[in-house]
Amino acid sequence: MTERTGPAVLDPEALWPAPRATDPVAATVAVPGSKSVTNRALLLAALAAEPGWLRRPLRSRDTLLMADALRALGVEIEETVPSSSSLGRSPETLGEVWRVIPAGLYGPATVDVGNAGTVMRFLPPVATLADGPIHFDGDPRSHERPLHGVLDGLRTLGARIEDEGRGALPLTVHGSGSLPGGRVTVDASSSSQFVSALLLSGARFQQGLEVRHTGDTLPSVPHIRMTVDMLRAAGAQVDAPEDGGAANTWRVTAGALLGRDLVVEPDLSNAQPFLAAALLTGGRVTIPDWPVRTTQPGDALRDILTAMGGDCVLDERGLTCTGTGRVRGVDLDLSEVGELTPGIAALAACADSESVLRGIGHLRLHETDRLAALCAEINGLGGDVTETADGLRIRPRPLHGGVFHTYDDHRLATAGALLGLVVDDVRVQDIATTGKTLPDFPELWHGLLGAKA
Ligand SMILES: O=C(O)C1=C[C@@H](OP(=O)(O)O)[C@@H](O)[C@H](O)C1
Ligand SMILES: C=C(OP(=O)(O)O)C(=O)O
Repeated sequence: MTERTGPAVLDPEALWPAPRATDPVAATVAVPGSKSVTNRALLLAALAAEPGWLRRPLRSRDTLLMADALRALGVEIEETVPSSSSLGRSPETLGEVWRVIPAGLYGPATVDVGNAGTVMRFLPPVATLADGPIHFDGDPRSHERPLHGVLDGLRTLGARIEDEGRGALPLTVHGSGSLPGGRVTVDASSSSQFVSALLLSGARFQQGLEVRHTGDTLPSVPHIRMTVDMLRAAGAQVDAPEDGGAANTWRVTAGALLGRDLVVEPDLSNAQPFLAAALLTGGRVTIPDWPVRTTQPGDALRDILTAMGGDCVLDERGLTCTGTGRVRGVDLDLSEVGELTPGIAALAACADSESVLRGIGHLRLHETDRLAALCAEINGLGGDVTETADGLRIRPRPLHGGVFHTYDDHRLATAGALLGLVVDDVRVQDIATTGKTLPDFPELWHGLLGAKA
């Protein structure tokens, strides 16, 4: 068994010369595990009545923050890589295994949420179940990201939370070891994570939970389905709107959760830049282990990349996307798959016609204001991108080199790398910010370009 450490901290001002593709790419890229699945699995395992296992979890800033936070509350998490000799296969094939041993949750403790939406939103409900005060803080951006739905919801359900009226971080949850639970309404139009956060801990509330979303729009619905799916797999009884329940209403019955032995799927949203590279360069990229059935929103890439002129085939090898080098402009509602926007915007900037991306106003409150950042950075390379009320209008223009700033946003960084494939002299500032969900990105990207058919 080998202990592993987290990613190194690098210079945020450093400029990374994005490699230019001289030939069509032709590669198979094994993408690490899903951030959203890993962090839900860690949390559910920590709340279970027995130990559980995560196989091939994502090791990245967001997931290490989640693991460290749960450890701070008393949960034991053992990180191991199986030895190749005992199993006759390479550790790379088998991946890492994390064993989660639940324990009584207690404070005082301090949780660093970084800029991870899944940590800042999913953990305050867990903290209400701890005995003692749990203080939450994170990166400066975490103070600006909306949290009110979770905090107001928890207060209605019986929690005591001190946030000096900010409705945001930093804050302290005064856990009393249990929460009454019951019914609550939440406006989750700024983040689906409000609903997921309450549901994930809901089975451990004394009366369970009923949460009803009251806002006009609800982004990232597949991520709520992922929450429901994973809760059910952990033995929870959940009623959801898509199963004939009331609109915008979810119910979790109080009860114990089972420990699971779960293999984490590859992160399909992190597969996006590699697949998009096939479209841009007229090449071919295969992502192995693409799940046949999944709640990950990234599965929509099959349709999106097809609409943009690619050919996508899902078979026993995984998902293979082939491009012609010509990208088609699109008019798309991305509300269900908002996290794919930066990569789609980069593709659209190189398309043969205008694109309109809709339903993504909530991206102004993501890692950075993604709509403003994409306009500034693509336009800085000679592009023509404008913000609309709920998205972006992208008119393709000949692009030139320059610095692509990333604003501590992993998906801005991968969007810059994509443009660098077809534009000379693009330098991506702080490529290390990809460590939020994909610390190996620079190596994988160079591997993509160096691979032989
Ligand atoms: O629940 C999740 O794992 C996520 C939900 C989405 O958040 P929003 O609903 O805030 O967009 C998504 O963008 C984020 O990357 C991950
Ligand atoms: C929006 C994202 O992350 P978070 O979980 O921090 O909200 C994202 O990964 O694109």
